[in-house]
Amino acid sequence: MVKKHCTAIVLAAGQGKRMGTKVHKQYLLLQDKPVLYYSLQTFQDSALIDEIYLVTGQGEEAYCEEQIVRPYGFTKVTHIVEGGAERYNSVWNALKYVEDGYVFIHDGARPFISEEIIERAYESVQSCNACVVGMPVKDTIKIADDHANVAETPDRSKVWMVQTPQVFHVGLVKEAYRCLMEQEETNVTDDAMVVETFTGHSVRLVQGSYENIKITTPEDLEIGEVFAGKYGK
Ligand SMILES: Nc1ccn([C@@H]2O[C@H](COP(=O)(O)OP(=O)(O)OP(=O)(O)O)[C@@H](O)[C@H]2O)c(=O)n1
Ligand SMILES: C[C@](O)(CO)[C@H](O)COP(=O)(O)O
Repeated sequence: MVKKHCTAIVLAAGQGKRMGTKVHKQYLLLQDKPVLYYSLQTFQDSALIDEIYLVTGQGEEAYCEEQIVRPYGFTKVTHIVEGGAERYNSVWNALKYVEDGYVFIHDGARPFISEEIIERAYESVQSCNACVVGMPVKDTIKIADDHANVAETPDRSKVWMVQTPQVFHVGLVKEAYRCLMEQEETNVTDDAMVVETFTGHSVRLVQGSYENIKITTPEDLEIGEVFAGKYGK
């Protein structure tokens, strides 16, 4: 099968409110390298990825170019795009420029993706056009009512924690995002939800890894410091 063009959109325009540090969490250091460095390096090294769109906070484009993209030699970063108020705004600000092939939408706050994850997602998207990386939950899950009483205990074997990259045929995900951008309000929290909601297209789950954590709250930095020794170069 002929290889299709693959674009990675790496999102780094968040405020890191739950982390609460002055420096946005994507620029904090793990083993002396910025959180954002790790996923960019993996996409840079992957033979499947042709180009990278990096989405940064307003006014952070030059910082990213000068402190991250150039010094680490991320030659696949072809566009640095300004993000928006919410994650989905940031996605759209880059996605609208992507023309064809497959797009890997990834949180820059998830440093520990691997080539194997990229390969599994690429393998899957070729047959289903929409897939998300995730892992089965390890804990028992409870659905709560409005008073923090247990309303339901779902069958754990069917519950996954969803990660990124979330990988789509460009035409499909752009159609979904165009519909989303016409809405006045939305509660979407990931790209799969946009595709599910606005196209009805099914989304396949692909095995990620338990190391593919999102750096969200301060204790994640301690875990990240340990994993960082195994990733990056
Ligand atoms: N407007 C936004 C919001 C988030 N993101 C990115 O999307 C990913 C989602 O992770 P999350 O933990 O939600 O990041 P933040 O929005 O920065 O965190 P918080 O919700 O705690 O403020 C991150 O890589 C973040 O930089 C983005 O590009 N643009
Ligand atoms: C896309 C995501 O990382 C999948 O787990 C997650 O939904 C992002 O959500 P957040 O609210 O921005 O943390």
